[in-house]
Amino acid sequence: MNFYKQAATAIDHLDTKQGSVKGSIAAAGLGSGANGKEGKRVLALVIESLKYRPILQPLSESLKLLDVERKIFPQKVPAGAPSSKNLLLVLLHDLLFSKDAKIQASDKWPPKMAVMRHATRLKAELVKLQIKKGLSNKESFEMEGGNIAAMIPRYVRCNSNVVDHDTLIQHLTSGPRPFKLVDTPTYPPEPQTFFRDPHLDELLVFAPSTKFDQNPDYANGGIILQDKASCFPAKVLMQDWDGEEGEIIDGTAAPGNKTSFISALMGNEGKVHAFERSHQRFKTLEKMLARASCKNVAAKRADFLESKPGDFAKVTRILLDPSCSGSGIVNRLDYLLEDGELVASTGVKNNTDEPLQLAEPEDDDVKAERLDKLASFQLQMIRHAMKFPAAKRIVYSTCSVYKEEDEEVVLNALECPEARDYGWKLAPRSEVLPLWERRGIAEHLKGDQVLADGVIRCVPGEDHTNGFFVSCFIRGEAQGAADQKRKRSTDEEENDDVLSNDEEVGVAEDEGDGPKTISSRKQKKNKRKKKKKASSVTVAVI
Ligand SMILES: C[S@@+](CC[C@H](N)C(=O)[O-])C[C@H]1O[C@@H](n2cnc3c(N)ncnc32)[C@H](O)[C@@H]1O
Repeated sequence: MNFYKQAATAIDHLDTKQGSVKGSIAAAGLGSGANGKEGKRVLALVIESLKYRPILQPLSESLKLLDVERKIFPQKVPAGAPSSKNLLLVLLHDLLFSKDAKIQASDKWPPKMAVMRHATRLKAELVKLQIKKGLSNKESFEMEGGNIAAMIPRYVRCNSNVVDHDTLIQHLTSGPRPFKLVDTPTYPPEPQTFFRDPHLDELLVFAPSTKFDQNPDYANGGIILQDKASCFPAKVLMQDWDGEEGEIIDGTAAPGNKTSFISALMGNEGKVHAFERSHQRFKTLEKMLARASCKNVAAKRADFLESKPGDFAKVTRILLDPSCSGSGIVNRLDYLLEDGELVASTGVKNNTDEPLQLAEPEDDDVKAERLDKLASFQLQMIRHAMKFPAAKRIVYSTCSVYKEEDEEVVLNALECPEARDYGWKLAPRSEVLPLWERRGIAEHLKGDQVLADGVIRCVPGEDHTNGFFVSCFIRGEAQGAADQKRKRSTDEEENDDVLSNDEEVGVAEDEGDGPKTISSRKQKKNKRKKKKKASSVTVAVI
């Protein structure tokens, strides 16, 4: 199968929601997958064609190309062949939007001949459309049609493990194609300009289509392409870090963008324990950490829920950015590329370990069930983190905009027994990027405006980022295990209802120094009851 047929087959695969982008590349007959040379080439064509599909498809329809050339692009294609619609799409992309404005195939290949018969008209129609829309160049079509994704700036995080901020700016503003550093933020930034992010010192903000794949600082890990919102959790976690306090856990680390930011915020010193459960994603994590020159990260392929809190007595801060629905991610097309190694032309990380599919409406019941499962897993992660004996700060984040995974998880976490036993509460706004205007939604937090102010939301299309949510749990003093046990047994005497609630939620057994599990607490309660019964019997006998 040739290159165009492979790309069209991959798009068919994505259109019919048959699986992940990697699966789509495999379906296109590329044995080496998306990481091989051919795979990368096909993947790039798939993404670029999808970006311009809102222009290319109507253009082709206005010229009735599928109809006029139906012999070459039949409605019904033989089994295993790509659909005519998507074959035409990728060919039109290369003719009208590729660098060389050429279809890279033999002039005698019938599909190319068919498209070339209409090339002059197609180009003329595109110019007309460009003028009508007042666009300065045809690449601006990418921004058309309320394409929120294409309006999100390209955020460059300066990785201080490799290069310092001033040196990076000096590199960027010199060389053969220098960028111009401007003082005033404008959204989206003008091409070939950039400005300092108004909220995060480590970030520089560029025009959305800026490419860094040829940039030497990108190649050596000095530049990390990371959506602004995705930088918030590490920043909140590491607020007022003095280097002496203790160690850090990143409970859900791959692909490692937040881990490497934490590492840099620690000056590449101290220790970060990075957990990643998935075998495949762990490999990506290792590569990303090496590329970002993280020397203070101990990565483990392990399930955070199975970690024993008592084994991490020095850990004072924990980041949890668990799997979520990814409903906040709008630049789905760039996101197709974001898979560890393939980050060159992307601005946002892959923030879900779900197989990647093009967004399509989901049945309400299916969605509710999926969110329910995700939310209980997310809560379980927070409850586990709350048991770490020296922990005093837990940051919980998602790239979801659904209340079920955001405020409601926070509320449930605040009401869980671990929060009560260990004295966890929500950090106030002053500790959670106070200058970020958009906060949580009080309505989802039982109307509590103070709680809502303590968390952060990002809304795609309005905040120049993907959709995101960040919260931070704190406790004043890390209490000793003995204190906690004493407190717990007092509470147990007082509150039977909480135990039955715990049963419903279900917490994993833990054999560490943290609080005893619900089942062992229940056993204790039963023992106490038996003891009481026994003593009353004894009294009666006497
Ligand atoms: C949303 S992604 C994390 C993204 C990462 N924080 C970053 O910024 O690059 C969630 C990750 O957590 C991992 N994960 C989910 N449950 C886990 C668990 N119980 N223990 C460890 N890793 C887990 C998933 O495999 C996935 O790689």
